[in-house]
Amino acid sequence: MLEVKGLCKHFGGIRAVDDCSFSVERGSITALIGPNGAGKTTAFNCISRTTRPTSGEVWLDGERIDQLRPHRITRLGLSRTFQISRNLADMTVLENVIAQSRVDGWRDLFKPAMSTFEIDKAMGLLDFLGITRIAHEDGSNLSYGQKKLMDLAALLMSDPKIILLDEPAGGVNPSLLEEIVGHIRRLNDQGLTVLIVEHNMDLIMRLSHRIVVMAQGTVIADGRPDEVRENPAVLDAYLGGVLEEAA
Ligand SMILES: Nc1ncnc2c1ncn2[C@@H]1O[C@H](COP(=O)(O)OP(=O)(O)OP(=O)(O)O)[C@@H](O)[C@H]1O
Repeated sequence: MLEVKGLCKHFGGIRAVDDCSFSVERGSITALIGPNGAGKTTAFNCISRTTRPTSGEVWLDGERIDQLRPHRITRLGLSRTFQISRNLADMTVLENVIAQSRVDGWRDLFKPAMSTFEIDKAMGLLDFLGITRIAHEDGSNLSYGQKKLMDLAALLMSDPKIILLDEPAGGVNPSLLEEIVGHIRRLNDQGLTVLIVEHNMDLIMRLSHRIVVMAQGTVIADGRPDEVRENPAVLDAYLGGVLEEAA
C-alpha cells in the first residue's frame, strides 16, 4: 500500500534519512522503530510531506506522492499525528477536531464555521474514542493523554486509508496506554492500515504485525516481531537493553 524507496533527507552534513526503503502492507500494523536519532520522525515527515525529501520516492496505492502538498496526500488517504499535540488555542475539543481536519488549504478560509455534517462526524469519532464528555472543554485544559485522543479523532475525520502515528504512547499513563492500544486494534480490525513510531517496545511487540528497524537513517532489519527481536544487527543497534526487557 505504502512504498518508500531510497528516501534521503539531509540537513547540511547530517544524513537524517539515508537511502531508506521499506513498504507497509494494506491492513497491517507496521512499526517503525530504532534508537534515538535513527531518522524515524524525519522519515514520517518526508512521507507525509511536512518535510521535503532530499531524494527518493514515496508511493501510495501506486501513486507517487513525494512531490505532492500535504493536504493532497491527506486527500489521497494518508494522515498522520505529531509527537506534540497541535491543539489550537481558545477552541473546544470539538472545534479543534474539525479545524485540524480541514485539508483544503486556503479554500478552507471560505468555509462556514462548522457544518452539521462535520459536527455529527466529529461527535461520532469522539464517541468511538470514549471522549464525548470533553467535546465542549477548552482544548488547552486537557491532560496530555486526552490531547492524544483528540488528535486521533482529528486524524480520523479525513477517512484515511492509512494513518501514521508518531509516539502515540509517549508520556501517557498505563491505563490510557491500554485504551490507545485498544483503539488502534479496533481501527485496524475495521481495515485501517497503521504505521507507528513508538519507543515503548512492549506495546510494539504486542501490537505490530511487522517491524521495520532504522538506525543511522537507514533500514537495518524488517520482519515479524519475533524475528526482529532475535536479529543481531537490531540488538547491536539497541545495545540489547530495551528489546530484552520487552521479551
Ligand atoms: N531540522 C533538523 N535540522 C538538523 N538536524 C535534524 C533536523 N531534524 C532532525 N535532525 C537530525 O536528524 C537525525 C534524525 O532525527 P529524527 O528526529 O528523525 O530521529 P528519530 O529516530 O525520530 O529520533 P527520536 O526517537 O529521538 O525521536 C538526528 O541526528 C537529528 O538531530
